[in-house]
Amino acid sequence: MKNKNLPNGTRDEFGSQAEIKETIQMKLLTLFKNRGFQKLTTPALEYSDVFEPLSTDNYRPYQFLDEQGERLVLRPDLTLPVARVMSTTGVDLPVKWYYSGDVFRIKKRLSGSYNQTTQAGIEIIGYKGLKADWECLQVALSGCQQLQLKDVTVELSEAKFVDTVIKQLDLPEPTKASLKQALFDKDLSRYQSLWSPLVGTPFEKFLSEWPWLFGNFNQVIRVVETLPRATELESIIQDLIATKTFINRQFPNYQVTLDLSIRSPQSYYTGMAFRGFTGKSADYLFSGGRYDELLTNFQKVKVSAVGVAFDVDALVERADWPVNQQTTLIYFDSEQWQLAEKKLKEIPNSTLCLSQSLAAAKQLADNSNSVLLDLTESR
Ligand SMILES: N[C@@H](Cc1c[nH]c[nH+]1)C(=O)O
Repeated sequence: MKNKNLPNGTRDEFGSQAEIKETIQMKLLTLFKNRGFQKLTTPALEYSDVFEPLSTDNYRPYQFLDEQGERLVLRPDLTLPVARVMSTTGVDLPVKWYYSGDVFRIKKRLSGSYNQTTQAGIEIIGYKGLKADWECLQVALSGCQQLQLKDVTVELSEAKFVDTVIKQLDLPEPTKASLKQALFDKDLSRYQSLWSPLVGTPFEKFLSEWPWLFGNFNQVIRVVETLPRATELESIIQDLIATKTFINRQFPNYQVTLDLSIRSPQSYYTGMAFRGFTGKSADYLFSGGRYDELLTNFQKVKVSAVGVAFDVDALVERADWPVNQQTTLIYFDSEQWQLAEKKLKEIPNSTLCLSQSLAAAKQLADNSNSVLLDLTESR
């Protein structure tokens, strides 16, 4: 074999890390199942059309051609396949799905992040109201609680907010588009020059602070409240405030922040979006949001939907669990297999020692810091 290296951004997983990952995944899947969600599995390979609504700003998909020359991709997202399933299978609505699997995203070289990562998530399809968004938050934060994560911050955002504000501004359409771009890119000098014609209007205070409109929830809302009243904006603010109150009531130990100056975490979100962080790390633990238009890409009827997915690898990194518990090695003669089997059941964290001699078993026990139980001794 010529090339024993792994492709860029991939890795092997083994030992305690792999075990922690399995435990975390199992805990999450049990949580989803116990709340009445149904399992959905989709293939890792899909036609690239399925992912058309996905913006490729941050990552690109792996692409192939099938034998008919159709473009295939390794799925870069697990929500879009759910939308495809909904449009092709005629499943009755409403429905609550759960899933876990790997997503493949070619990230920028030297970004230090992996291109194959594991997600576990839920999608709630067919409910319009805030209750479905809150169920996603409840599940996400219960998951964090079960994994004993402390210091969790939920960052709320709203996909419609930026367009709702920009729509109200008395600026030419091309300037509005450039203003939005400059805001997202945090290109401050360009941003300032683009909104300068509105100095002296009721929008001045808000526009002067918009690029910094993230962080403390109440402070951000106070700035938003300086904007001229508009019904659409009112309902966005009311929903955000109600959601913050919900999280504070259900999870008093977790923080809630608000970011109204970012690009929506996914191009297909149409409403509230939420991400969970812990400590100072910039990697999120979970990410989700409402996507009421996505299914119209696959079918004519509009269907309301909201979901959230954990980044299982990020959870593994944060998990502060004891590893390397001491194991017991059970050494036995092959005729003693039944007795060995009995001991294996009785002794927690034990494993059969398959060495052919006691000397080899002793060495293995020394090397692996295990206790040796020698069943041949009593014969
Ligand atoms: N698929 C989204 C997360 C999500 C699940 N449901 C809704 N959003 C992501 O990978 O960021």
